[in-house]
This record gives sequence, structure tokens and C-alpha cells, in this order.
Amino acid sequence: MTASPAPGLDEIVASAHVLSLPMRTRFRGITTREVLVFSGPAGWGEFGAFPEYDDAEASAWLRAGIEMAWQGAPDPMRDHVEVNATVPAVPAAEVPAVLARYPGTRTAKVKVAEKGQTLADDVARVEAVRALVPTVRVDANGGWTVDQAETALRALTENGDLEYAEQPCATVEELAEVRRRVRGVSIAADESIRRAEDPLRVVRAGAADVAVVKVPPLGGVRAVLRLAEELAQYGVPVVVSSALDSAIGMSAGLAAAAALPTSTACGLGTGALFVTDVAEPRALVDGRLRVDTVVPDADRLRELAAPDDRRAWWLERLARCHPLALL
Ligand SMILES: O=C(O)CCC(=O)C1=CC=C[C@@H](O)[C@@H]1C(=O)O
Ligand SMILES: [Mg+2]
Repeated sequence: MTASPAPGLDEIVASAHVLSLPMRTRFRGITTREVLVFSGPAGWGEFGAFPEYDDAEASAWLRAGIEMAWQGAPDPMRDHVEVNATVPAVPAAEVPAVLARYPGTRTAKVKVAEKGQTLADDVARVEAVRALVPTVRVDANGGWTVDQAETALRALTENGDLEYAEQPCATVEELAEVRRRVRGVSIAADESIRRAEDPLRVVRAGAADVAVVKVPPLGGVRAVLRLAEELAQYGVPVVVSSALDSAIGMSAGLAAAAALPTSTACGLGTGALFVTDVAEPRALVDGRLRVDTVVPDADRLRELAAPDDRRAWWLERLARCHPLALL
């Protein structure tokens, strides 16, 4: 598809909807996900940078949304992608109900190191997942010190393997140290890639075995594909994951996963965390999602409309980020 010229702010605002999506369970500290969606000549795009992000960081998310709406997705190599179940930091007893929303998935990513919880909570949750799903990853969102990570990863691998531990600690140096100390567990970088000035630094520092890549913070599908090529030169595979996107934003993650030379279980099943989405939820069949784009449902756009003050907040943010996104 030929790219259309970059849109003016007024063109984006003309079709913009600010939505407030209720979530089934608290995830990364929120129970409502706000996003701004808009349409262009190639389809729908999403601007959903988390509210606490500053404009410089948020503008990459807008660039990704504009890419999908004005340029569309690159050619896919496959029409379905495998996803992992995403298990929030719930009590172990709730694990079966969470996993029931991910029929056929053979990999689960389990949140650990949640503030206010203990290592015993993490171990119990991971064991409950292991009883039902063969391959388990954990994500600590940088919540451990190096010593805590070492203790936790040993405890979490006492009764079974972990495919990898995602962002066990906050800094690149800490990740490298954990990787040295805990030889049996692969280390994946997430925040050290999506929130870094230089996403390759973590790999050059020998601090990651796997790279978790998300389309919105990296500025688009094509940017993710370019980064994946560079990472491949270091022998580091990527796992495409969502940024807690609505069904519209998820189209971009699916497009990236579909355009990569190889694809392992992606973190793109987070639509299951929403009570309602902007379109009919994509069906998860045998642990796989179909690669497609969606058009939002008019009734849902009305029902999910954010309150006026939040709409105003997002439109002001859009206006500030627009010139930065087009740089
Ligand atoms: O990777 C997945 O299974 C789902 C996506 C996911 O976990 C995340 C999405 C958005 C924000 C993040 O806090 C979180 C992550 O840290 O990977
Ligand atoms: Mg993560």
C-alpha cells in the first residue's frame, strides 16, 4: 500500500474517540484502560500511551497509531499467531478462572513481584499455572533487586523450568548481574527496551537472552521489524507483546508478529483482560489469534466513551504530541 501523507492534527481529531475500557482484574495498577482511537485512509489507529508518560515518550505511541491508520500493515508471512495467556498478580486460587479465558494456550506469562505481595504468593501462583500450562514465563516489571531476583528465580524453578524471566530488575546492569548469577534462567528485557533511549544497549551489555517488543512504545510495526533485524544480529529473538491495547491497537501487534520471519507465543492475548472492548473480541482458537484489522462498533464507541474531562485531557495531549510524532 502507498503511504498517504502524514495527517494534520485536525484530520486525526475529526475521527477521534476517547475510550475508557473497564478491566476484569487490576493489571499494572489500573482497572480502567484509556485510549484514543482514530481512523485514516488505511484503517483505524490507536494512541494509548499510559497517562504518566511524558509527551516525548508518548509521541512514539502516536506515531504507531498514525502508521496503522495512514499507511496500514506490512505484508504478513502468516495469518494466525500463537499467544501466551497473561496471568495478572491474582491469588493462586483464581488462576484456573484466568486461564479459562485463554483456550488452547500452551504458554503463560505470570506477573510476579507485585507490590504488597510476597515471594510465597508468586510461587503459589506460578505452581498453579504450571499445573495447567506446559510453558511458563514470569514478568517482574523490574520489581526485584539483584539479590531478590536470585532468591526468587531459584524458588520459582524448584519444581519446574521457566522459559524466561522478563525484566527481573530495573536496570541493564542489574539484569546483566542476574543473568550471570542465575545461569539456568533466561532473561528477557522489556522496559529496558521500550523505555530506553537506545533499545540495543541491553543486548550489547550482554544483559538479555530475549527481547520483548511492543509496537506502540517503539513507534510502529516497521520500527519493530527493523529492531528485530538488528537484534537477530546479536542472536536475540523477539517476543511481540501488547501494550494493553484495545482491539484496534492489537491489530498493530498482530501485524508485527505476522510479518516477522519467525514468531513464538506472543503477549497479544490481553484483550481477555477487558470486560468490554471496542469491537467484538477476537476469538482465541487453539491458543492462536487470527491476524486482522478491526473496525470499532458504533454502539461500543458510545458506551465506552470516556468522561468529558478525560476526553479533553487526551485531545490536549494529542495536540502536544502530534508535532513530536511527525519528527
Ligand atoms: O506480555 C503479555 O503477556 C501481556 C502484556 C503485558 O504484560 C504488559 C502490557 C502492558 C504493560 C506492561 O506492564 C505489561 C508488561 O510489562 O509486559
Ligand atoms: Mg513486561
